[in-house]
Amino acid sequence: KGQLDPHFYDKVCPQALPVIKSIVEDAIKQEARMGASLLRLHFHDCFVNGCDASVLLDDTDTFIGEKNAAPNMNSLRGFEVIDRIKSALYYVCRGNVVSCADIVAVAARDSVVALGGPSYEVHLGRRDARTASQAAANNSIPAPTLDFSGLVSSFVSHGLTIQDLVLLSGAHTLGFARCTNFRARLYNETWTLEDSQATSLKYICPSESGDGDDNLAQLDGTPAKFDTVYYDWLLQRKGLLHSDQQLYKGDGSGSDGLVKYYSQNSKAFWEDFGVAMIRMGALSPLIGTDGEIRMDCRKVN
Ligand code: HEM
Ligand SMILES: [Ca+2]
Repeated sequence: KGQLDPHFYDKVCPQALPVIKSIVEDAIKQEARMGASLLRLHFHDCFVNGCDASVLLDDTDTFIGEKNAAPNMNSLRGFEVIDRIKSALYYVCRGNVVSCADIVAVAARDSVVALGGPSYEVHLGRRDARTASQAAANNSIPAPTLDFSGLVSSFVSHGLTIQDLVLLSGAHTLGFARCTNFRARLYNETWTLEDSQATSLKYICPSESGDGDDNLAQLDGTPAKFDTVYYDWLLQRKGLLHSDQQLYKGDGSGSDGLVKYYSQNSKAFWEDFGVAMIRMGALSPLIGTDGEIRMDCRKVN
């Protein structure tokens, strides 16, 4: 059984990484949020049967894929950017060399860097799944309604730790969430939500279900900048999702200490976030001769 390797494409396609980087930078220049969306795409891939680009597969006659699973439908973004990278690499590498799963992993890292976050070496050599399962996506991606213990169970079931949970949730320093994902927190657990944050969120997200369901709110104060404001917000009880605020309850329990630590120590967050991303990126990858290198990231060969 082989292993992922940061230098996997050094010989077979030395231009692969710079090309991915430049297309990601372009996309983020068009729309900063795309960086957030690409980062999330990698998470939703890795948590469902490992980082195998299963998330990119369209539904077919033989399987229903992940795109319309509850956590993904009307929510996941960035598929066109991945397609653009795939075509560019076919040309640049003179053939079908770079897997869709590796493209997603590198695009996530390049997004973090483009928005001011830390760089880290992406380990490569993942291969692409030949199938996908909507049920697996529904079962494997943690819901924003989970309590601390549910979040921990989800991460532990993937071989990750409480520290990984706190670090990787730090990705919510980027991007947005829809009203439908924070309405219950906003109206039913007001005592855990800071007053001015609650007031402004109520303009964005009406109490009636169906009303403004897709309206967007920022996950932290600086959604286009990778920083520690997400953790600051948790300390101020401004966490947008129920699952966010569960990481800091203010009574010293759970991961309160870690949230405080990273909010005050951006250098540690920078270093540890990269390590956690490499750990998430190594979740049961297909390697060697398993799976395939997909020609079209949306379809099995
Ligand atoms: C800990 C459990 C997690 C839960 C419950 C969770 C849940 C969510 C939800 C509900 C949204 C908003 C989706 C929408 O409203 O359409 C969201 C957005 C986002 N999530 Fe997570 N998430 C978690 C962990 C992560 C991790 C580990 C990452 C990446 C490493 C991540 C990256 C993001 C990003 C960047 C966005 C914003 C996407 C955009 O603006 O397009 N999340 N998350
Ligand atoms: Ca997957």
